[in-house]
Amino acid sequence: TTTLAFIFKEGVMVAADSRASMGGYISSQSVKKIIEINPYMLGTMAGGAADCQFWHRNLGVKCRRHELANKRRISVAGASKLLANILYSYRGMGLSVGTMIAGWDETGPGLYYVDSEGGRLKGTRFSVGSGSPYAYGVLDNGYRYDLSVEEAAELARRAIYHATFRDGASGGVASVYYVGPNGWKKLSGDDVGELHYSYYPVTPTTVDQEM
Ligand SMILES: C#CCCCC(=O)N[C@@H](Cc1ccccc1)C(=O)N[C@@H](CC(C)C)B(O)O
Repeated sequence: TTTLAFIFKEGVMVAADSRASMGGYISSQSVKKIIEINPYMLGTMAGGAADCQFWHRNLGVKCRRHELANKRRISVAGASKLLANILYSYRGMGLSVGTMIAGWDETGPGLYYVDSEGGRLKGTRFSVGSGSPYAYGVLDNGYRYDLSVEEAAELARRAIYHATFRDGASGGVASVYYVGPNGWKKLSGDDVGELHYSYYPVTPTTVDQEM
């Protein structure tokens, strides 16, 4: 898996691939790794497929209960704390979850990294999953706080693409979501095979040089 998210002038950009694997076997090319917790908050999934799906659904229920009890949406900090605490309570029992909680609340754009070892970090730029070293290479090189939404989406897309090119556990479709003051919006979902040819158009000379 390769997932990433970063805060910039216009809000938060979130992106992920869609591959599930079991050793060298590719068990799925169509996993939704970006979870829509509520219209203003997204969660990303990396690690154990079942663990991520189960605990993100559990988080969604907890967030909805919070809204009903408090008549207001839960903050990004609050949602990430709920997830971190429940994962910590299962520490040492073999869960494998590496996730980011991204959203827009009263404090503006928010981004947290949370994992099943009990880690919880507030930050402005993360990449999580087996392809994250490759994604960081592209992301850290292209990141600027004052990117436009289009430039930020393209940076996120490229970072996922290059990670799927080099990481065998990443692939399928590169999905990109933007979270702004009015909530999240899915910007794109491109098969990385097609993205490849948009970055490396085939020309007569390419044919000779293509590996
Ligand atoms: C048994 C088994 C594994 C079932 C599928 C399964 O969870 N694959 C995992 C990799 C993994 C993890 C832990 C034990 C083995 C295999 C996987 O593809 N994770 C991706 C994200 C999830 C949300 C799809 B990514 O992190 O690569």
